Amino acid sequence: MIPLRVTDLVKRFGPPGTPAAVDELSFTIAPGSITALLGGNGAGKTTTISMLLGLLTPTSGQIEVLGIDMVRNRYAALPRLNFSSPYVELPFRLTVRQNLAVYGRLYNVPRLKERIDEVLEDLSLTALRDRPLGSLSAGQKTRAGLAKALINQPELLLLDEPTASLDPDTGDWVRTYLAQFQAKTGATLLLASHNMGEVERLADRVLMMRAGKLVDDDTPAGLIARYGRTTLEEVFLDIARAGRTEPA
Ligand SMILES: Nc1ncnc2c1ncn2[C@@H]1O[C@H](COP(=O)(O)OP(=O)(O)OP(=O)(O)O)[C@@H](O)[C@H]1O
Repeated sequence: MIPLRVTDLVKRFGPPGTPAAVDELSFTIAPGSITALLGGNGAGKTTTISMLLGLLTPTSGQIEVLGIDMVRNRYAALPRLNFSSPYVELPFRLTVRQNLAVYGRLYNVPRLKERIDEVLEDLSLTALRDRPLGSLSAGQKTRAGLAKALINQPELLLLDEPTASLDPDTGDWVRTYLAQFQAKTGATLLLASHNMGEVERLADRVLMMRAGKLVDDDTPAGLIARYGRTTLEEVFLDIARAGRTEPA
């Protein structure tokens, strides 16, 4: 089953005629792949992910998640996906364990107590389980956010900037964890990132966006070879600058 298929997706925040934040976007993601959604500030990554999660209604176009029409029937798809973003705060007065219990109930997770213990252990959070979320460091909060994202064992995991604001060591821990999680479960991952090293290491495919449109689509190595560069960062700059008129 195709985990994600996007067809002619458009999101326009202003009236008809204003530029679209996401403009005729189409792509399909293979099962068990790790795909990176890249683009400069304002390219449309977060708007795209918000539509994939059913948080924003598309102006037009189709989104199929695990074979389910996300626009018409998102409640059938939501239990099988999850997401994490450093920009979405979890309730900060609740402890780590209480947070996982709330989200676990929302997702109707079976054997919830055991599942919570499992993700706490997996993400090295057991010692922090009774601490209010608001008292955790940025790195610990990121791990708690990932625990929330994994509570329902999602088949499709969407990640917005999974290592933003983390020190290199914690960032590396999260990347290693995500790669192992994918290998162990066979889940499909889509991540938006500004960290090109992270994308080179984790992703087997890159979707490059600019001004709401898909402007390139290849493996990291394929992009580097095609642009005659040595790193993905250089390719990113080539693509971003090709369309630049002013900073977004
Ligand atoms: N709620 C909104 N109302 C109006 N315009 C919006 C809204 N959300 C996003 N936009 C606009 O849509 C465009 C795409 O924004 P989006 O946040 O999707 O980009 P992004 O690629 O995630 O950028 P960044 O890397 O800076 O997070 C931008 O021009 C932004 O100003």
